[in-house]
Amino acid sequence: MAEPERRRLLLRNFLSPEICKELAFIHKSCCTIGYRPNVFSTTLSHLIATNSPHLIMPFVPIRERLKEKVEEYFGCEYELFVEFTGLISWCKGASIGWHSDDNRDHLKQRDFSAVCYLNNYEVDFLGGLFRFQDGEPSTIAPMAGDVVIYTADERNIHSVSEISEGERITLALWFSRDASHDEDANLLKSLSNCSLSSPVGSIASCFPVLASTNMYWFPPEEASRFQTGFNICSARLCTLGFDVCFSNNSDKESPFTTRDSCSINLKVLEEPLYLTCGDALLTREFVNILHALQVVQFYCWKASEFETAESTDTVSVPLSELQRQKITLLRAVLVKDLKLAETLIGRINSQRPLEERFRSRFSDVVSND
Ligand SMILES: O=C(O)CCC(=O)C(=O)O
Ligand SMILES: [Fe+2]
Repeated sequence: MAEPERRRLLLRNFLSPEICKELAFIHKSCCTIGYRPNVFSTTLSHLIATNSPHLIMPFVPIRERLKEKVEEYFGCEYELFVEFTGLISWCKGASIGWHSDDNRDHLKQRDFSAVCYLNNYEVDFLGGLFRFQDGEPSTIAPMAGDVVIYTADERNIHSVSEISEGERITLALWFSRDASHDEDANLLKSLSNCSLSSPVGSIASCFPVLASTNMYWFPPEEASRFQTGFNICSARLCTLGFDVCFSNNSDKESPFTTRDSCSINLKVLEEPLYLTCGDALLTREFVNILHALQVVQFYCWKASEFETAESTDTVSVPLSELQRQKITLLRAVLVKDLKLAETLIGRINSQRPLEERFRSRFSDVVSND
């Protein structure tokens, strides 16, 4: 008897909890506006473009393992190429109706799909169930480490139900048998440009560089006016209990004097800054807001390890009244709607900022690295 046709497979615990957390850290440090409403994304080309190519490393073995698994399970007699790799987070209000992944002319090269779940249904988010229109498994409740692989054609019509709370994070990959759609060729090209643009070994070559301001503004339709919504980097810092304070404007006018100048002056996010936390200014300077966000997110990722480390001298100073005023003004410009930010990217179960102990330990860690 002929074997039943293979069209999909759910792989439980394909990724370790550690790698899931690492990928979630990368996404929360680097993401920009995504391709659908209430979705944020981090592509590999974006990591290169923002001078963070080292963050591609964790993806390399996963892509290889998954490609081999797909080739083996679907009995491919040809080599597959990775067509796209990206971290995607689906926030409150995001969903996708019934579709197949090759359902547009420009997507016909997609032969197989893989969706890796990086956090947990009912713990990190509510809603966001994956469903196949027919056959088994019919419903998948995402759990960190699980991966679903399926053919990208109409044999796998699927949907994702609306996320009602929290941030659902995935790593999505598509595979093609068409070598002209090999993502690696483009990535290598951008990588070689990137390594040529800053002198090897220079300190500047280590720090992230922001993409265009518009890519960090939510909702994207507000990105030309910046009158409602939030800057993603500032909002992520705010929801963790941090504000920003710029280094070089202490004796100048605030960069945000009129509403109309906001779009131009958001360039200030590319300048050196300090983090503030409650009444304290942490004395470690960051080269730009992306650098600050990456360090804070790194700390959140590794917090449990730092918890046991010996505390060192305190490294924060009290805020002056002028700094306090500037921080309030900056927050009003960069995060116009903190409630919206907390709903979309804040933590489910606990909307409170980080605790005092966490904050002071964080300041020890960032000032001694
Ligand atoms: O995140 C998921 O579970 C699936 C996403 C999806 O169907 C897509 O991006 O095409
Ligand atoms: Fe899909």
